[in-house]
Amino acid sequence: MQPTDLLLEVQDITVSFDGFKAIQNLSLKVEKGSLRVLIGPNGAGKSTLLDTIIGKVRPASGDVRYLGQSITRLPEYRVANLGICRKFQAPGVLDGLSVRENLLVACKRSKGVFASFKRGASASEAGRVEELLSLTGLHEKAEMLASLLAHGEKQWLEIGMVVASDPHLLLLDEPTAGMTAQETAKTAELIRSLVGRHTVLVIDHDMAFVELLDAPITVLHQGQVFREGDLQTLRSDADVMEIYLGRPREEGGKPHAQA
Ligand SMILES: Nc1ncnc2c1ncn2[C@@H]1O[C@H](COP(=O)(O)OP(=O)(O)OP(=O)(O)O)[C@@H](O)[C@H]1O
Repeated sequence: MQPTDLLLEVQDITVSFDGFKAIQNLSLKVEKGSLRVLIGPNGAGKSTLLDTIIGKVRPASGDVRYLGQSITRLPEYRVANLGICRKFQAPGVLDGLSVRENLLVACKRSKGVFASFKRGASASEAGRVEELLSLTGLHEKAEMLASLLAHGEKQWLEIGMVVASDPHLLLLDEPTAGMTAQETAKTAELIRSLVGRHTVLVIDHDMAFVELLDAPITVLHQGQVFREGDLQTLRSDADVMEIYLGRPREEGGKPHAQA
């Protein structure tokens, strides 16, 4: 990877909570316009890593660099202003507004406080809302109240709202939690369509979803990078099977089951 291709570089960070090291000497490089998946057992440090990237948690040591600049000591709002955006598990849509209105609010918010006070949509905002409706596959539900959307649709709307701010780096924490298999497949498609224009880092436990994302995977364990590779390679790695699925190896080192 050329240094100019690098968007995010986590350099040797350690994060402690009252002496407990949730992350230990962790390093990670993420290329511009790429998709990366983070997996690992409960408590591996995945959420803490995202918290550290967005400036919510300060590492005891190490550095988080974005486009070559250290962002480790920046407050959360300054990190967000650089185009690093995190979507949490719970959807944050405004239930009393339609899908279209939610997307419009998100477009206005991204332009700052003054744009938010202007009623109605400018031509460019209306165009952007149309693009986001297409991206999220919610065109047919554009006038529906967000409260009436199915769980998966709400998640897509929220992804659309996050994308409205045109983030460079999008951090998604378990975007398919609670989704049906069909919704999960559509979410994978949506996320894949973001790659290139955006860089996306996804945490998820659902291996069917991870498979559909078809992207390089970083496995975290006990606050450290345990392995990096594609799903096929990781599935045939007995140590990954053991830590990730909590399954002991069979005699001869073969895992009991595939993820
Ligand atoms: N604010 C905190 N105070 C104390 N310990 C914390 C705090 N946040 C996280 N931890 C601990 O740090 C470790 C890593 O937690 P983290 O939530 O990052 O793991 P995770 O990989 O995201 O797990 P999960 O998949 O269950 O969400 C865990 O042992 C957790 O209990």
